[in-house]
Amino acid sequence: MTNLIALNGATIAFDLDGTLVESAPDLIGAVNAILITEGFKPLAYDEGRPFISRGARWLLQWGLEIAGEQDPAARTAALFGRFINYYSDHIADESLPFPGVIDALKVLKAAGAKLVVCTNKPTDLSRSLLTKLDMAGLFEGVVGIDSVTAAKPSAAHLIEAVEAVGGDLARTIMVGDAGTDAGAARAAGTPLILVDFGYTEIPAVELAPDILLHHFDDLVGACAALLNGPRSVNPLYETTT
Ligand SMILES: O=C(O)COP(=O)(O)O
Ligand SMILES: [Mg+2]
Repeated sequence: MTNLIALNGATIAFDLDGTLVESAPDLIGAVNAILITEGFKPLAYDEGRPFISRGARWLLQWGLEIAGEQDPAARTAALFGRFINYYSDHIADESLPFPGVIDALKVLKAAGAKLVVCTNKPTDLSRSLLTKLDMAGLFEGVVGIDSVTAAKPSAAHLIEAVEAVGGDLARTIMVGDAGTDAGAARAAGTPLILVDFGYTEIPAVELAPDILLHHFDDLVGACAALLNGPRSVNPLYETTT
C-alpha cells in the first residue's frame, strides 16, 4: 500500500478501550477472577462487553449485581483495589490491537499527524497496556482520566490531551467507540470518527459520527477527508493495493 498524504499540524486523539485495543477479555477476566474468589458466578462476556465504556468500577459493580450481591456498591468499594491489582498484572494476557490499527497509526504519523491517547482509563494502566502491546512509541502523549480536570464526555479531556502534545484543536479529530467520545468531540467542536466494533450500549451509528469506521484500513482516508475537505482528498491521498 502506498499513501501520499499530508497531515502536518493535525492531531488525532484516540480512545483506548474498544477503539485501539480489544481489552474486554482481560477487563472481564479480572472481574471474573474477583467474582469467583468471592464465590459468585462469573459475568458472561456478552453481558459485560457493551458496558466497558462506563469504566472498570461500574463493570465490577455490574458483575456483583447480576451475580446476586445485595449491596453491590459497598462490595465494589471493598474489592476494587484487589481488582485493579489483578487487572494490572493481567492487562495484556489476551488484549490485542484491533486489526489494521498499527499500520494505520504508522501512516498517520509518517504523514505528520500528532497522535495522542485520550482515555477514561487511568494513565499508568493505559501506558502499561500500550507498552505491552508495543504501541506506546506511536503516541506523543497518553492522557488518562487522572491527568485531566474533567473526563470525557467533557470537552476538557480532549482539549487538555491536545494541549499535552502541543496540538491545535482546530486541526484535531477524535476517534472513539462510545458516547463519552462523541460527547467530548461535540463539546470541543472537533470532527468525530467512531468505530462500529467497540464498547457501547448505543450503536455507534446512532451517535451520529461524521464518519463511521468498520475497519482501520479506512482510517487514513477518513482523516484526510475530514481535515482536508473532500475536494483536496483525491490529489493528496493515493492508495494502491
Ligand atoms: O476504561 C474506561 O473507563 C474506558 O476507557 P476508554 O475511554 O479508553 O474507552
Ligand atoms: Mg472506549
